[in-house]
Amino acid sequence: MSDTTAQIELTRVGRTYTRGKKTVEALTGVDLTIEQGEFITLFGPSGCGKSTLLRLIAGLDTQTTGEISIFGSTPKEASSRKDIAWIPQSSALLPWLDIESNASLSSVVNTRADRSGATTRRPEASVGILEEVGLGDFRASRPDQLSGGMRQRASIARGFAQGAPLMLMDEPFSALDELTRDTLRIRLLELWEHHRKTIVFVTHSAMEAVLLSDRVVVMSPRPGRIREVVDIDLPRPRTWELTETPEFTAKVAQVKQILWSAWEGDE
Ligand SMILES: Nc1ncnc2c1ncn2[C@@H]1O[C@H](COP(=O)(O)OP(=O)(O)OP(=O)(O)O)[C@@H](O)[C@H]1O
Repeated sequence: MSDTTAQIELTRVGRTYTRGKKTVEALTGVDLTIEQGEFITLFGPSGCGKSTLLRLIAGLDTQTTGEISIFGSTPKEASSRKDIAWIPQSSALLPWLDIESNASLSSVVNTRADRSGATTRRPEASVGILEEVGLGDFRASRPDQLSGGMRQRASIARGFAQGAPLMLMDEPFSALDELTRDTLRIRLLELWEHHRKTIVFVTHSAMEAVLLSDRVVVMSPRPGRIREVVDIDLPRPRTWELTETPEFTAKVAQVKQILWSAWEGDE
């Protein structure tokens, strides 16, 4: 039965890739509902279908079986309405534009879409969001004048500035050093607390999944599927101090344990 309060609803979703005579069942039987304003993480080992699932939700690929509803529409319709912001692994900023122009790019794109008659989202003030991510003094800098962490902060600011209610993040911190990663995790939490977007986030890190999420979707490979969805009932707002508590350590251990038991079951 359909959940009328859910923003995103996946029902028996599967994706099989075929190349010549070879088929890969990248995902099978995925049932998942995601509520408005939720922070949900897809966690699992390489090849379990995390990116495939995120691309299906984004409308960048199409499932071979099952249904996906995003605000009552197909992912492609939601995407063309600018309801979805995509934050990639590397910052993907335009090198010839300064940081402020990069962050406000979506308003330019949305204005063009308006002229073609499409209904679009109202972008948020990019200057304020750049301040929030600590880049207020670097608005006039070009991407090559910033560090990797600063570029990724600008990329996240651009995602929030789009005004899309759903943000999809595919391992956005994986190319950064550990110290920068830790700082950005907390920055992202602060932004999310303030703007309350629905976020679907992909990670290989159990610690990152537990720190950020309301729920962690633990996945396993061959074929890619959901093993278990774990509620992270730790208090918010979350700060770095939380990671030093026994409750946090226990949640990380619980999430890892589900992953290991899934692997043992596969062998
Ligand atoms: N375009 C494609 N053609 C064929 N097979 C694919 C394609 N994309 C993904 N796959 C296969 O589907 C499975 C799931 O891949 P996917 O990239 O979704 O996993 P992942 O969990 O995101 O992995 P990683 O953490 O390494 O990024 C893998 O076996 C992969 O080889």
